Amino acid sequence: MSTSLLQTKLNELSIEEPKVLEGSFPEVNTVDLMRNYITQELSKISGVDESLIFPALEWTNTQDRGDLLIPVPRLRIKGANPKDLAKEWAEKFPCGKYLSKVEANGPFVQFFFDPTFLFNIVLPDILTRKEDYGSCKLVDNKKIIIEFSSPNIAKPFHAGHLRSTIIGGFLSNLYEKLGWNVTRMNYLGDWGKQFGVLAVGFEKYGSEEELAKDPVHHLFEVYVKINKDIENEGDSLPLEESTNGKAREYFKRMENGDESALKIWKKFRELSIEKYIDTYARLNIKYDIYSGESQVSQASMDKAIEIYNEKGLTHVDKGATLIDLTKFNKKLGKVLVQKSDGTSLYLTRDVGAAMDRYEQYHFDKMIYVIACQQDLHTAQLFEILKQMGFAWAKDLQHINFGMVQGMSTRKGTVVFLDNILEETKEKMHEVMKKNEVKYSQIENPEEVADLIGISAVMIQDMQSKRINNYEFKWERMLSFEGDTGPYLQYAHSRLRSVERNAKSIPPSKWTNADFSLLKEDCAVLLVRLLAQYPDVLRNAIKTHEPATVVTYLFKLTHQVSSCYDVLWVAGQTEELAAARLALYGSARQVLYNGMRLLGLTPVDRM
Ligand SMILES: NC(=[NH2+])NCCC[C@H](N)C(=O)O
Repeated sequence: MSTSLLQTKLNELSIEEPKVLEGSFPEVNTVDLMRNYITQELSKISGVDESLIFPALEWTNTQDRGDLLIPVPRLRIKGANPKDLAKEWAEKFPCGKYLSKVEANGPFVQFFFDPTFLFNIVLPDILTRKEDYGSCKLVDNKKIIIEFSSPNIAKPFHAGHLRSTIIGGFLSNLYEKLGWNVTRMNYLGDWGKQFGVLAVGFEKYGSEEELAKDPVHHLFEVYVKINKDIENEGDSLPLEESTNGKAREYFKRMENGDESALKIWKKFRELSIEKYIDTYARLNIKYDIYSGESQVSQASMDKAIEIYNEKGLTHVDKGATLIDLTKFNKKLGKVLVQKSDGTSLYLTRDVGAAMDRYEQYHFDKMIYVIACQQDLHTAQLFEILKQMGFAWAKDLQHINFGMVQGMSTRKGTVVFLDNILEETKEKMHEVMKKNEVKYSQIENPEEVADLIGISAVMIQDMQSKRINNYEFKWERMLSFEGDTGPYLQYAHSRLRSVERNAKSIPPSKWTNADFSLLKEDCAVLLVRLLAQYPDVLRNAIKTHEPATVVTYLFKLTHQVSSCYDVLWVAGQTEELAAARLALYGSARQVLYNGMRLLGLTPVDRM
């Protein structure tokens, strides 16, 4: 709702709008509107400054404690007993049309939003803004780079890459929704000695045809075979004749920019990217940039060495160049920044890459979504950039996550995201077939199985705090009951079916329904949850936890399901049916928005 729309709506209801406080977005967030109202009125009663009250308003853990509360001690009023103050203020507080109840509970004052107000403001807001509900322009003209997934060409796509993909995809959507200009970046592992190995392997085992058909798998096959050869050779051959020696030679030519050596590598890279694009699309992810270790400019890496020397950061030990980071932080240790043969390293390339990116994008913030196994690497990288004197080093953030145990497919190895997604789809399809009646009604079972399977994998991943490890459990994950991805999909498709069954009352009639007909407790609890959604996103961008959104969606779907027994649509008067449809339709929209934000494709039937 634009400001004017909100004002019109408030005028219609003869309600005065409270002053808009800094950091609040009442036109797109009803909870903010409430914060402004409560702050203004509480300031009048208590004499406490608005700037202290506004940030002290907290969410409640459970709805029986109201929608917002204020712990009186947070206002630091000298000499007064918080419990007495809470009681006094609660008694005096003017509820107006905004609130239904203000209660003291020990040192807390608990505020309950007025249901009529919520029905009249929140439902039309959701129904008119639709997919936009929840979004907010928190920042103006700010750029963020989010680097995520970043698999290695010719090597397996492991669980760490999967988690990075899922979490990074979510964070990108979230930042975008909250007004940031987001650049999604994939930093491929596409450089290093192993590409010499791969090139030599391709001469021996490669097939152009296979490469064109399925580059990701074929390169992996070649890589496995040639590595077997290396293992079998051991030290039996003189270096020049050995596979290892040839590979090293090859990679040296690549590093020196030899066109003929680079040609085949380029092809590996390009074909792999083509394939990645399709696979990521299944997860609703589209990258703005496929960068990679190979793309780091030599100029930046040279420049980095120059700065190290200038700042006296390095020392040389047995021909290798090191930085002793313990001077700045004991835990960071000493790191190698240049090998004796002068070839670049993973860390050096990361330093150069960050410099290149700043140069090119002038980002306001950059996030790296990488497994916690690389906590040390990332901390070293950030410290080095800071010591080099880059002011933007403070704008870098590592979003990490724990491990996944037991993720393997039927064939054993996970080669690429495709394998995981294919296997999930097959398993989901089997689960669906067990319910013959329902299964026969689905027009496109394969597609539905794919989407629900993907939801299963993604929700399992985003359900608890990022840092927790979890075990990949097929049965649990694919279940339609309990808090799973399929359950969310089921909840969405059921809401769709409520809409389908009431075709005679189209959405155009919902917005202007008579909301005074919504009286039941379950309806009130539901609209209170719907009002929270914009705040949930704002909280999530602070925690960078997808679980913040997932937990909310489960609360929401549970509340919807407890409405079904009470709030019938079929067989009701048109007025009542329209009001209830507005409520269900709004819940459906918010569920849809939340699922999309997480990266899922909500299904209409299943
Ligand atoms: N800027 C970075 N280092 N990003 C993470 C890259 C992950 C790396 N390709 C790996 O698979 O381990």
